Amino acid sequence: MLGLPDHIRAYLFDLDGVLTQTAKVHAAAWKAMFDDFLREEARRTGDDFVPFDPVEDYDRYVDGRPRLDGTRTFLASRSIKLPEGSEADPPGTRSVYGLSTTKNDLVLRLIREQGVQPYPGSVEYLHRLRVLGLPRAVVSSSANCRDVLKAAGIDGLFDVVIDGVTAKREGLPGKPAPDTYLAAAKALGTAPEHAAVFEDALAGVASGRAGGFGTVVGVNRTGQREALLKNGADLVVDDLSELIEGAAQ
Ligand SMILES: O=P(O)(O)OC[C@H]1O[C@@H](O)[C@H](O)[C@@H](O)[C@@H]1O
Repeated sequence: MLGLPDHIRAYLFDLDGVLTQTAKVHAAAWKAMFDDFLREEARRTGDDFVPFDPVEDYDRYVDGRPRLDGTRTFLASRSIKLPEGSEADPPGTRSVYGLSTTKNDLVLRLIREQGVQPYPGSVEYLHRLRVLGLPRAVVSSSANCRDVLKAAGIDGLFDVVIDGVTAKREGLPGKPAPDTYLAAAKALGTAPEHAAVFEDALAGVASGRAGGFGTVVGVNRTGQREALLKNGADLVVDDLSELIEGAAQ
């Protein structure tokens, strides 16, 4: 249905970069936070300052993963060990929680200042699914998911939302593990092989593949078609409008 094989009966969407233009907001916030931190580390250790690459580092270590995992995975890529700290750590604390809180404060500020724009092709696709009575879920690692859906004006379009808050409450491992997508399929009463996953992140398509989903649609917003296919996408589109055009033929 709608550009996908007939056995697909449920539609599971990542949020940032698939439905809303917020992947770039996250990438900018990660870069600002890590560059401050890395500059300070270089001063402390006398090593060279090597900035966070908002494309390479973001795609490989951060994109799609829950916030704390993103911080941990990037630090590990630079062989930097920090204390975990705790939720009470104020922004600026030299700990995994402290850096993550700094990054979240930046994201929230950028979202407040710039608002949230949905991708028109995604909104159109969602409306068509709704008209056809096909079940839809959002599956996001973000703890800010519900606020972002609301700010984008698309919060009423889903039967189920599994986000960073749900995952924490229910102890679900984050992407690239398949658990959050599996929870969404279950909540919609659909077997994974009859559900499609829509993802722009490498960790996200990997979770679609790991969960045995019927189709994993890679959404290529940043020129990473090959990497999406390699990590788990069955097909790749630049925008969801391509699936609507395909369906109309
Ligand atoms: O920090 P949040 O809003 O809980 O989001 C966690 C992650 O959510 C993902 O959707 C984004 O791709 C990541 O960049 C982001 O870090």
